[in-house]
Amino acid sequence: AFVEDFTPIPLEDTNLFKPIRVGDCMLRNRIVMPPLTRMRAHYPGNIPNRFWARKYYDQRSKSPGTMIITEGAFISPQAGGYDNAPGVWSSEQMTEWKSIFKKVHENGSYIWPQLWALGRAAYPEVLKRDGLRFDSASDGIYMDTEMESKAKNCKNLQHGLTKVEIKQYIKDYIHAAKNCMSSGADGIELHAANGYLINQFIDPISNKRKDEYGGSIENRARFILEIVDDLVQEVGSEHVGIRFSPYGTFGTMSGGENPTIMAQYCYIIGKLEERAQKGKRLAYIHLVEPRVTNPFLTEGQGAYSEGSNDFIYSIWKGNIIRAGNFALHPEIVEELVKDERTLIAYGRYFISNPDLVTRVAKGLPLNRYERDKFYVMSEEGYTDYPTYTEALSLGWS
Ligand SMILES: COC(=O)/C=C(\C#N)c1ccc(F)cc1
Repeated sequence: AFVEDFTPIPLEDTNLFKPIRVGDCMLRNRIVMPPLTRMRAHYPGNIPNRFWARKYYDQRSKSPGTMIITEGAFISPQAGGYDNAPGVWSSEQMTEWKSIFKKVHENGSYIWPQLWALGRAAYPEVLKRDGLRFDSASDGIYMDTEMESKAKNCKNLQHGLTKVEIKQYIKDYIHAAKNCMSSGADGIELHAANGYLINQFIDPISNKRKDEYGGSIENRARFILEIVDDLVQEVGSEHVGIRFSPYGTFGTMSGGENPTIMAQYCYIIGKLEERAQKGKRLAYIHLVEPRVTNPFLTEGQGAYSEGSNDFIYSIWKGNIIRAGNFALHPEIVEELVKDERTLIAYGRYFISNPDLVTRVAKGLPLNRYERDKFYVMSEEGYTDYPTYTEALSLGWS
């Protein structure tokens, strides 16, 4: 069925359909498919789904010159902790990713894997089963009481990383990025959002460290900036993007209620712009909008209305991807893309509309999504959403 009480607006005559260069990619539109976890990877091995994943990414990359960021992919077993999310550390995983990347390129589109490390959002019992630690920035500051009791029951207490372990994570990010680039990816996105490991170092709510990785704005930025510097050294700044959710509360992050949290993001983004002005400009900075503080909430719920990401434009002078319930707000998109370096990510409605690019261009009705099929091991709710013409022939209205 189509989304009701929603008036689409054709955006094909706006900047949204003006070409833009991101890294080495000549995009023909500024619509981006953002990282969308779908929990369909094979266990064991965290291998992208051999039967469905290539079809899923093929369907969503048909409009040539479109940028796709993959679902989050673990950089190593220690960075994981969800059995049905994929990784990018092993040759079996990269075999599947190579066929996905090849298909997206055949469609004339581009694909950027998102490098993911869970930290305290992982399932401690899953890590325990595999002889792995339950990591975060600090000991014992659990995401919630449920996670705390799970960690205690399985005797895998949350562990604040040592400096040696921090260096190992940085090596794992490099290994993962090299795997992706040598497998044909167009670049990689560093996941620093949504309450996962890097976010756990950035946010004072989860980082109570007493060493040089905690205790001040500069120190909490150290981990992400060390990863960025080593990644840029290894794969080139034009092949690195980064995602932040400054207002996010998902994973028990501070969000906008903490009056000093924007100072933290100003500092990090300022240091990225300093690097950019010395010739190491990242391909883009990707931001989750305050309209979405928790991706599990339905559109309109949980928005933080007291702030915006606009301040970032006065610091960062490169490309900015903005994500957060834009499909239902074409009038806002029309305004935002008047800025020449803005791209718009459409998440949940790219799940349910394989031909989203065409629908946004023409102002066509959108397929509703089925949230209860977002994270299940089924082809239903993954590759079976119809294009607009297919929907009409199915009698959808
Ligand atoms: C991959 O990047 C993410 O931020 C992933 C999630 C979020 N938010 C996510 C979504 C659904 C799940 F079941 C687990 C994580």
